[in-house]
Amino acid sequence: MLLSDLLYKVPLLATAGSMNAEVTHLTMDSRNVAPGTLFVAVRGTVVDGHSFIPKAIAQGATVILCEEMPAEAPADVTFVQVANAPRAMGFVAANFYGNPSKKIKLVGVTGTNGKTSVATLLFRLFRGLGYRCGLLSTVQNQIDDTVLPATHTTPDAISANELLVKMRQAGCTHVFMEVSSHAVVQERIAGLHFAGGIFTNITHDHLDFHGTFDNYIKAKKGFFDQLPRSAFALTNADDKRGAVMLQNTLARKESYSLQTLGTFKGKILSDGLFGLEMTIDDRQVWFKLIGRFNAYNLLAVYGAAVLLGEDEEEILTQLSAVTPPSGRFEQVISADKVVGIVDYAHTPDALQNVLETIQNLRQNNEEGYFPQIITVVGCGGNRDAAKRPIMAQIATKLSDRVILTSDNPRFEDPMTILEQMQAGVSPVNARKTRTIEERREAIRAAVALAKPHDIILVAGKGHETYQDIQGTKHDFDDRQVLREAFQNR
Ligand SMILES: CC(=O)N[C@H]1[C@@H](OP(=O)(O)OP(=O)(O)OC[C@H]2O[C@@H](n3ccc(=O)[nH]c3=O)[C@H](O)[C@@H]2O)O[C@H](CO)[C@@H](O)[C@@H]1O[C@H](C)C(=O)N[C@@H](C)C(=O)N[C@H](CCC(=O)O)C(=O)O
Ligand SMILES: Nc1ncnc2c1ncn2[C@@H]1O[C@H](COP(=O)(O)OP(=O)(O)OP(=O)(O)O)[C@@H](O)[C@H]1O
Ligand SMILES: N[C@H](CCC[C@H](N)C(=O)O)C(=O)O
Ligand SMILES: [Mg+2]
Repeated sequence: MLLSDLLYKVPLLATAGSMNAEVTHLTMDSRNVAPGTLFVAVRGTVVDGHSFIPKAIAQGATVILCEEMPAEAPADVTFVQVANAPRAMGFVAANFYGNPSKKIKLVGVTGTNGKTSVATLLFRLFRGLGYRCGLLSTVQNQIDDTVLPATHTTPDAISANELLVKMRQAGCTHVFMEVSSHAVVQERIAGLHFAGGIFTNITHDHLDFHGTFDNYIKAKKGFFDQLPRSAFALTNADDKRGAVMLQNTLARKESYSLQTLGTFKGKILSDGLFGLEMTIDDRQVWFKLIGRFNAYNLLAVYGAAVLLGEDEEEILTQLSAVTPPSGRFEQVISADKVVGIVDYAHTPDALQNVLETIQNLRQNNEEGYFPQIITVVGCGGNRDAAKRPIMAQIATKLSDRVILTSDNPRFEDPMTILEQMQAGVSPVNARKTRTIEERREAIRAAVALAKPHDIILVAGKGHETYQDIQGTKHDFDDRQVLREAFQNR
């Protein structure tokens, strides 16, 4: 494709070299440069992509998109200077791939918790309604029936456009994607045309990356600020920041709620281990999902489907059959009826919600035994350290026994993370708390502590099938470890 066509709608600061250069490939990683490549120099959190420009040229890059022109530039390479290289890359990628997002209905979901849940429920609902669909999520990417691994919650702009083209080719009419706050700040969604945006909620997370809670809010809001007039912006009216998200959007403002007034209003009638009974728009429906937080997710999904033009009754009929994504309140039950729950709660709010849901669900069983809650939880390394003591405090406050353990220590010392968690445990709660660094041993210890009907919550990893230690991903699946521990009981 001609460089001049790729730069359509991209504000330029300066150029050097031919605008007729032919580009056959795009990348922001010098390690993937081949002859004919346009290399984008991105200033990262670890290194500055500008330092790889000579390497990219040596490997045959024909165009360099950068924020800073080099002192010396070879004549046969074109340099394009822009103010924001990742943002420009979003538009270049969209042009390169023929703007696939304009040819499908693309709906983005943002918020601290519930993105995967809402995007996956929408994907499953719309397939139930008879459409071919695409999904871009933390757990996996999916092109109708074809499952592809996901490395990020939100892919970079090049990968996203590439996937959208494949989705179009497979006949997909709707695509549901998670929009993480990292993706907004790093401009991974620049150049994408959204038909709608959904906000779930915002609570404490990722302060390591955003610095302050205000910056984190601004990042999420940035998604709605970018929505076109033709899109809908659907927010959670019960969230303190729900209205703020839509303050400056051009999109049509809509909301959902359980407590306050919203366009789409729901009410929980009952909430048990087998699901939720709710009224939505005065229709009474059973859903297979558990917990009050999922009532919000279901309302968001219902509202979005209505805004996409689907029939209310049809939506609810299909939605009542939809199952939650992998690793979200997933139950593994032992032969002697210990209830294991594997859940991806990795933020204070999610952990609190899941534990409160479990507290509400437990009741005296037939023998009059009141089940105990045993929680196994850890916090990820090289991620927000401020949430560590808070999560330990929540776990110990809302459980009868707690085992603190590792969850993807990455490049940090696991015991340092655990000490930071322990700092949140009060002296009274310390008596019911143990620390077992090795996650497999921690789960086994929880199983050994449990009596029939007790509930073991294994939180933080959900669908993940690895433990990331020093950059190596070791096989590890909470569900499998729990199942094995139950078998050896
Ligand atoms: C903190 C963060 O978001 N990092 C992302 C970022 O990496 P970075 O800023 O560290 O990049 P860098 O290593 O400094 O490199 C800068 C540039 O030089 C390039 N480079 C680097 C080396 C080289 O030899 N040649 C070269 O060209 C890199 O390709 C890059 O373009 O840009 C990379 C390329 O797109 C991402 O893969 C990487 O995600 C890392 C792996 C990551 O863990 N990200 C997490 C935090 C993340 O994004 N999570 C959110 C979900 C969060 C949530 O809501 O829960 C997500 O959307 O997945
Ligand atoms: N609407 C919600 N409000 C609060 N907590 C929720 C909600 N939905 C899900 N959760 C909790 O958060 C956990 C993560 O849910 P989910 O994977 O849907 O969130 P996410 O936003 O995609 O997370 P990530 O940022 O890692 O991509 C769930 O396992 C559950 O414990
Ligand atoms: N999207 C989140 C996932 C956290 C999952 C948890 N298991 C961890 O590794 O901290 C993140 O990248 O921060
Ligand atoms: Mg997710």
